[in-house]
Parts: sequence; structure tokens; C-alpha cells
Amino acid sequence: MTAVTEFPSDGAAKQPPITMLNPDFPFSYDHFLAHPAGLGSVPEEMYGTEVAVVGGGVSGLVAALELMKMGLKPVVYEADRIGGRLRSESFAAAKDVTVDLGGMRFPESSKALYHYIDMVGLETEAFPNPLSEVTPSTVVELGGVKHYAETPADLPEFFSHVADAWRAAVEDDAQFLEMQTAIRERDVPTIKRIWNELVPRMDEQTFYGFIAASDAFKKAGFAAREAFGQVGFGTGGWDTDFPNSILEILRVVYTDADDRHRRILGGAQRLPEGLWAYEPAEMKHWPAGTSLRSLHNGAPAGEVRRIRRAENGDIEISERWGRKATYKAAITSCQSWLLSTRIDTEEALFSPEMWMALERSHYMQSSKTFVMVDRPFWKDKDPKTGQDVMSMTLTDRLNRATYLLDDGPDKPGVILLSYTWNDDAMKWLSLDATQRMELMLHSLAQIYPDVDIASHVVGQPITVSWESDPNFMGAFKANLPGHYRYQQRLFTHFAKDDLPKHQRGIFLAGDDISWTAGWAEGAVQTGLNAVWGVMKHLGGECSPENPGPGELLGEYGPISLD
Ligand SMILES: Cc1cc2nc3c(=O)[nH]c(=O)nc-3n(C[C@H](O)[C@H](O)[C@H](O)COP(=O)(O)OP(=O)(O)OC[C@H]3O[C@@H](n4cnc5c(N)ncnc54)[C@H](O)[C@@H]3O)c2cc1C
Repeated sequence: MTAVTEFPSDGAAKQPPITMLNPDFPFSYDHFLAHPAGLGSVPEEMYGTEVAVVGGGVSGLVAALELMKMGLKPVVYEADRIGGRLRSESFAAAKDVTVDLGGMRFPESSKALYHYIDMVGLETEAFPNPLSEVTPSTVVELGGVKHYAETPADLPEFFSHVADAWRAAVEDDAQFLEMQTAIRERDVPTIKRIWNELVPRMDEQTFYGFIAASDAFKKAGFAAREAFGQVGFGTGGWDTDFPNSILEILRVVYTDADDRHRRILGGAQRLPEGLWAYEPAEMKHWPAGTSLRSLHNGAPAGEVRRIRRAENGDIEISERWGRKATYKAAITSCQSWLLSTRIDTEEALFSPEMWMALERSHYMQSSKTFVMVDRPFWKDKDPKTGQDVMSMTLTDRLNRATYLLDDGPDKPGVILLSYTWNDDAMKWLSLDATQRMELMLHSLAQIYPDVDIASHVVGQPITVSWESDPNFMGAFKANLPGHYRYQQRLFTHFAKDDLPKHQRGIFLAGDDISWTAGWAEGAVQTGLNAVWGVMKHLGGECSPENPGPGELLGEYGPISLD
């Protein structure tokens, strides 16, 4: 370990930190990872056994790395590039200026994720979210009215009423403070008591329905609900999530997933690349200096097109260009939809209930458009007002959110002109990068009429719409009302020991399977679950001093509504 991410004090320093101790399964993945007994072991005769890992994103790579440390031989298949949704791009004119097209800001509560960020020695710094301490200024522009704020107190009182209404809604109807205290204290019985009572009551409720039904927002009126949708909390507006299950939102706010974010210097893709190249100091079977990269001679196996049960009972994986191989166990970490849409997966490998869960998955769409600018000009002061000439911006115009990113006054800056979700993202889908940029600059010109943003732009814009990429088909999963049962089946599949023989040996992992899809922490956690599943399948076990996720799932895992 070369560095340990130092988190600044949050004023609650005397209390234990909030972690992503998810209420559905409050298993301390960070403690599990830090325990000197390790994650478990397989019998020596299994050393060198190949295990297929479909997908070279963070989940697949965490799984592959931990399997390698146990002495197994992971074979990573990747359709595109190492990194998956932790994808960074450079501007052609300045290769060291990078942007993050997928995950870009990582909550401090993501303790298992930071275990790996620290392990590969990456540096991080606070991310400039709206109104955060490191954000020089924020502009909220709604209905054509612009408000400039350097701290939340600079906004009109109306906005603090909106924030109070949200705090009251989650406190009155979802025991927010008691749950956060229980998460800080890792008080599993309290977490489960609160959550197990909420799940059946809230599973069929939308986020919007929750807000509209709350006394606090009823009193505050429609204008407050509307402004809450536009301005939201933490990262900004959340109204594109209004149709999603309120359980999804509660998980995010209980675990501070939308708060206190950090970015990885040099780009988020450095994490999966770091895992790929990492040479663990302690490993079973493999000589010092072995890494995933060296085990693969520098490149992963290719795109998977078919998964079936081989005649000898193993799992057979066929690549796009024809190569076939069989494995005693396989992990799939790609978006689970791809198992039916892009990969010819033998139906008998999963039960009909599992297929229903896989296929009912609901994905968020998401689009981002970045430009590089000559310098962080937004920090110039307007001589008339003394304010920053441009600010991190939340607006009800098409752009929705504009973020300003810089690496110091003497380097080019980056503007994330627009970061959108769902309907807002779909509005950009058919436009190319230049058309998007022109429309976005037009919107910003209405908000900042005296600033010639375009004159600072250097080179070409970089844009992404995750829903149009065939290896993803969406940004990430977000459960709709009534989807809890599906999610519970997907998450717990790794530990099922009563599956019929023809459904064994294949393990799901990745963001989709997690309770906090859209946060890389969940991708890491489910990767670790799959490692546990493979280890048990191959006759291995955890040390009794460090029981794994599968051992504790029965005790305090997600309740079943089936
Ligand atoms: C727009 C966006 C914003 C996000 N913001 C944040 C954030 O701010 N903070 C945060 O913590 N998280 C964020 N996330 C979520 C985070 O990026 C994911 O949780 C994480 O990267 C998912 O990792 P994964 O390994 O589960 O899946 P992936 O990264 O999707 O990896 C799966 C891999 O499988 C590959 N694959 C697909 N099909 C095949 C095939 N047939 N054969 C072989 N390989 C295949 C894909 O190419 C991909 O590399 C964001 C995601 C998106 C899209």
C-alpha cells in the first residue's frame, strides 16, 4: 500500500464515519478486506485452476485480483477496454488533460472502493459539487431567475425551506438520523429493524410519490417540490430519478453516497488500470511480480458471445472471433442485460425467476459533454459585482448541470458543459458532439450574457451517451417501484447452495447486482461476493476469524418479499 486517502474532518470527526454499510446487507466489506486472515483459501490441488471473469471493469478486476491472490488463474474477457464505466478520455490537444465519462466522483463512504484506490497508490482530491466547500461559487438558475452563492447561506431563504422540507421528509418517514447513527456505529440490529420495516412499506413507492405524500413537502407546496427536483441535494437535481423506487434514494442518502465526493487525479480509469497491473506482495501459488496483466500476456481475452454448459459440466465461454474455453467457474460482471441481449447465454444456467429479475432491470440513461478551455477563466472576477464570472451551475435549461474542473491557474481547465440523466439525457442522444456543445453554450450564454465562453474553448468536445454503447446499453441500473424482489434475487444468487446442478458454477457480479447501482462501491462489493461464491464452489473456505459475505448473508441479508 503506497498511500492512504486522508479524508478531511467533517465536523463529526469524533463520531465514527458513515460508510456504505448498506441496509439490505450491512456486511462490513472494508473490515473483511482489512482482516489479516485474508478473504479465504482454496485447496492446494485447485491452485492454477482457470476461472473466467467476463468484464474488465472495476468489479471484474477486483474479483480477478482476489482470485489470483488465492492461487487461482483468472481469465478476464473484455469487449472493449480495461476500465468499463470507469472510463477516462484525454483531449487530443493535451494528452494529460483527462475527463471521466462514467464514474468521476467517489463518496468518502465508499470504504471498500478506497481500499483498492489506496492499494494501487492513487491520489484523490475533493470534487467540486454544487455549494461544496471546494467549489468557489454556485449559480442556481430557475425559471430565468439567477442566484449566485459562495455558501448555501447566500441563496434566498426559499432554498433553505426546500432543504428543510427534504430533511424533515426523510426524518419523519424514514428515520433518517437513527439510521445514520446506526450505520456510523455499525449497529446491525438497528439497521435491520428500521430497514426491514421500511422495505415492504416503501417498495412500491416512487421517489416523487414519497415527496408528494410527505407532510413537510405538502406544507411547503408545489414550488418547493419543483425546486427540490431541480436543485436536489449533494450532486444537484434529482428529478430525473423521481420515477425510481424511493428505496433506491434512501440507500443513497443513508450512506452519504451523494455527499463528500473525491475525484481520482489523472482520471478514474487509473483505478482499473492499476488493478490490472498490480503485483500483490502476498499470493498463493504465483511467484512475486505476477499481476493480472502478466497472467494475460498484456491483453485480456476478447468479447464473449456465448456462454453454455459444456458436456463435462464445466462452463464453456465462446469469444466473438471463435475461440472457446471451458472453466470450472465463471463470473459475469458486465451489465446483466447483456446476458440476454449481446451474449447467447444458455437459458438453463439460470432459473426462470432469475431471468425475470435479469430482464426486468431498469437502466438510467446518462450523457456528458466536456470541453477543454485555455485556463480556468471562471475564477476571474466581474469588476461590476466582484463575483466569479462563471460558476458551477444548476439550471432548468437543457444543460441541467455544468461543472468546472481545474488543475491550477497555469493549466487548461475543463468544463463539463452538461451532465444529464434519463429524459434529459435522451434529448441529446441524436445530436453529435458539436451540435450538443453549440446548444449547451447557447444555454450558458443566457445565464452568463457577458462571458464569451466559446472563445476559451480549445480543440474538440468529448461526449458520451452510455445508452448508445452496445457494451453497456445504459448508464446503470435504478430499480423502479416493485423491483425489490428482483434485486434481492440477483444480489443473493452468489450464496445459493441449493441450486440444481445445471445452474451452478456461474456467478453474477458488478454494479447491476449491487444495492447501490451507480456507485462503484457496489461494483466492488459484488465482485467480492462473487469471489466468495467461486471459492466455496471450488471447495474453499473463509477463515473462521474472518467470515465472508456468504456466511453472514443468512443472518442479516436482505429480507425476502417473495
Ligand atoms: C455516467 C455514469 C456516472 C457514474 N458516476 C459515478 C460516480 O460519480 N461515483 C461512483 O462511485 N460511481 C459512478 N458510476 C458507477 C460506476 O462507474 C460503476 O459502478 C462501475 O464503474 C461499474 O463497474 P463494473 O465492473 O460493475 O461494470 P463495468 O464497468 O460496466 O464493467 C463491465 C465490463 O464488461 C465489458 N463487457 C460488456 N460486454 C462484454 C462481453 N460480451 N464480453 C466481454 N466483456 C464485456 C464492458 O466493456 C465493461 O468493461 C457512474 C457510472 C456512469 C455510467
